[in-house]
Amino acid sequence: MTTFKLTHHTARKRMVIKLGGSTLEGLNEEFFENFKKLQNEGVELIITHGGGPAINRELAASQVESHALNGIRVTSELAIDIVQSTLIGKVNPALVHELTAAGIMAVGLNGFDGQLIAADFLDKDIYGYVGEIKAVNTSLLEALISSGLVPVIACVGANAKGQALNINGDTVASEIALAIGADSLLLVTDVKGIRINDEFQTKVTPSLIGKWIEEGHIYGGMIPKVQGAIDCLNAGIPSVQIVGDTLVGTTILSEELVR
Ligand SMILES: Nc1ncnc2c1ncn2[C@@H]1O[C@H](COP(=O)(O)OP(=O)(O)O)[C@@H](O)[C@H]1O
Ligand SMILES: CC(=O)N[C@@H](CCC(=O)OP(=O)(O)O)C(=O)O
Repeated sequence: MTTFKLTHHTARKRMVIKLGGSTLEGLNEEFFENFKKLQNEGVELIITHGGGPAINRELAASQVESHALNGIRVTSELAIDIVQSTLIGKVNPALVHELTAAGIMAVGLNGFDGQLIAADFLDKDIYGYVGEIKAVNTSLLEALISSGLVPVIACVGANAKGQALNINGDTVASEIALAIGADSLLLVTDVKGIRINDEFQTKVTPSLIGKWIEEGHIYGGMIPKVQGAIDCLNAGIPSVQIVGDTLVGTTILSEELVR
């Protein structure tokens, strides 16, 4: 297995990093200092995050049921209020605090701020209050980045009527990477990349991923990650990785780049 080196990314200019809810609560100071190093090396950072476990806890505390379908939370009218308040009110400020403590000028945002993530219902009958992204306000992100600020984005979208919509964090990360023209997308989660038959994969292609989903080797929360990763790869983003908190993991490459 090859190890992911931070220096590998220093030539890259603009990087979208998604911190999964699964790993967020266990990240230490050293992890966040990596971001400061990257910024010092001239990398423009955009951070997005999820918060699945925190949402699960809050839903359970309020005895609100929810379940997942292909890694997407089916979100009822009661659940969306809890998703919104947890991601925007709790998870996002806690992450902004950690980044600030590491010397990063982090600015917390969600889809409502400056119409950052304009969304509409994905399919209300199937998923309830889950959003599909219609537009990303990239000029807001550009303005922040050019001032040396790091946007930290909670995965809540807003529709034209001001209804909050729940959007999977991996989907938000990949759509923002596409909209902003990122040079790399890094999805940080609680596993060291894609594992097949107990073996972590270093390099994989979209066709292998398709086969593994069909065979059930890739399931649940890994599905929106690989889908977002493939969308970014297909759109020409040169570096797309799914990694653990040591930043070691799986690189997703186009077919011709893998022997
Ligand atoms: N092939 C696979 N390799 C690794 N993890 C997988 C795979 N298929 C499904 N998973 C699951 O995906 C999880 C990561 O997704 P998720 O829990 O949604 O994390 P996050 O909160 O970081 O988005 C892993 O912990 C694992 O349970
Ligand atoms: C629609 C949908 O699935 N939304 C996710 C948003 C949070 C998220 O993506 O958190 P992770 O990073 O832990 O996966 C949810 O409700 O769990």
